[in-house]
Formats: sequence, structure tokens, C-alpha cells
Amino acid sequence: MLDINFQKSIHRADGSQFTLNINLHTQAPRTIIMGASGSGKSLMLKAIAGLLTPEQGCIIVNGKTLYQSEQQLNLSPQERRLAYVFQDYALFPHLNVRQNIACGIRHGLFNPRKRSQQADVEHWLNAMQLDMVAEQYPAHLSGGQRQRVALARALIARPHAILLDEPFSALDTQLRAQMRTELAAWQQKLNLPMLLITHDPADAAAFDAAIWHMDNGRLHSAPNDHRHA
Ligand SMILES: Nc1ncnc2c1ncn2[C@@H]1O[C@H](COP(=O)(O)OP(=O)(O)OP(=O)(O)O)[C@@H](O)[C@H]1O
Repeated sequence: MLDINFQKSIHRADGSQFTLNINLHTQAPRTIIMGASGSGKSLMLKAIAGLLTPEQGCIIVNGKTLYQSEQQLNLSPQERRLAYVFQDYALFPHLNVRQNIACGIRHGLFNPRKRSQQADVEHWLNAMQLDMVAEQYPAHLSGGQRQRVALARALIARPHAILLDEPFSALDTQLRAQMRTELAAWQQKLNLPMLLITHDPADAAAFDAAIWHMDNGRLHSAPNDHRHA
């Protein structure tokens, strides 16, 4: 499902350098990356999403090559078709729930007709139990509703995989447990590879996932974790 190896150095404002040296190979449908703050988890996810270009290497997700330095292949974020859910959900504050979800629909060559777009939006409003707040703006939503909007906006584009950066950090303990269950159910239903990064050991415990640890820009698989193969 994930076949990733690349290098990337980042120059910090203070003149120091941070190097990502990623080797991640797994057939597991769910992968969780744990690691301390500043260890490089978000940068790795950005490189997979196409928001940061490695110096060299190869990124293959679910059989599709997204980046291959030797062949000078580097798909744009849109071409990669990855759902990317951020820590703070990055919803548009001036757009209501329905409009935020509609923003996830891909534009371009394969843009669906307007009527089917609207049907997709109504489908996800209903599926994520957001019908009642369709006209509300993000500032007036609960944490769980905001997360569902972010998920709906990501999934409406029919992605090839889901990337999640600390998706539960804004939620209280009870809601975290509920949203973990909902996310796991959607991942399984849609049969999409999922890559989730987190600080929270409870996330690792809740999902039946292959666990990797990020340490200063390098990944290590958890010992005795049979789910990598
Ligand atoms: N845009 C940037 N410019 C320069 N350095 C950066 C940039 N983004 C991140 N870094 C540096 O790269 C390192 C890894 O950052 P990254 O955001 O990937 O960490 P992280 O593991 O996701 O941390 P957290 O869990 O706190 O979000 C950090 O030391 C940070 O200082």
C-alpha cells in the first residue's frame, strides 16, 4: 500500500538544518506514525501530499507512483488525489458547511456535471450527519462537526488514500473515541489506505494499524508488529 523512500533537507531560520530520511514500506491498510514534536511527521505528510518536493527518492501510494526522482516524475497535489485532513481542519471560515464540502470536488478535466456535484454534496452532508448544520459557518460548529466537515470535504473528491495530521487533537476525550470509531468505519467502507500521524498513544491503541515511530527525521517500525508485511 505504501512504498516510500526519500530524502529532504530543510533549512531552519536559525541556520540549522533538519533532514528527513524516510523509508516506509507496508501493505497494511492503516498506518500510524508516532513521534515527538518536531521529529518530522508533518513534513513527511506534506511530501507525500505533494506540498514539499524531496531531493531524491520515490513515493508510491496504493500502486500509484506520485514521485520518482530518477524519472523526473512529480505529480501535483491535485493529480495525487489524496485526502489530506489537517490538525485544525483548515475549513474556510466565510463559507458554510455545504459550501466547504463542495470545495472538495475536483475541478478540471474530469469535473463531474453540476447536478451530480450537488448530489455528492447532499450525500456527504447526510452521511456525516451534517444536514442540520448545512447552512452554518465553521465558527458555529462543534469540534466533532468541524472534523466531519473536513472529512466530507476530503472524501468527496474520491481520493486514492487518506492522510491525516493529528485529526483528533482539537477534540475532547469522549469525542476522540467516537471520531476514531467513525474514521475507522469510513476507511474500511471506502477501502482506502490511511496514513495517520499523532502524538497520542491512544490513537495507536485504538486502530488496528501498522505503527511506525519517527525520530529526528527517520522512521522505525514498531518491533514485532506483524501488520507491516
Ligand atoms: N517551513 C519550515 N521551515 C523551516 N523549518 C521547518 C519548517 N517546517 C518544519 N520545520 C522544521 O522541521 C522539523 C520537523 O517539523 P514537523 O512539523 O515535521 O514536525 P512534527 O513531527 O510534525 O511536529 P509536531 O508534532 O509538533 O507537529 C522541525 O524541527 C521544524 O523546526
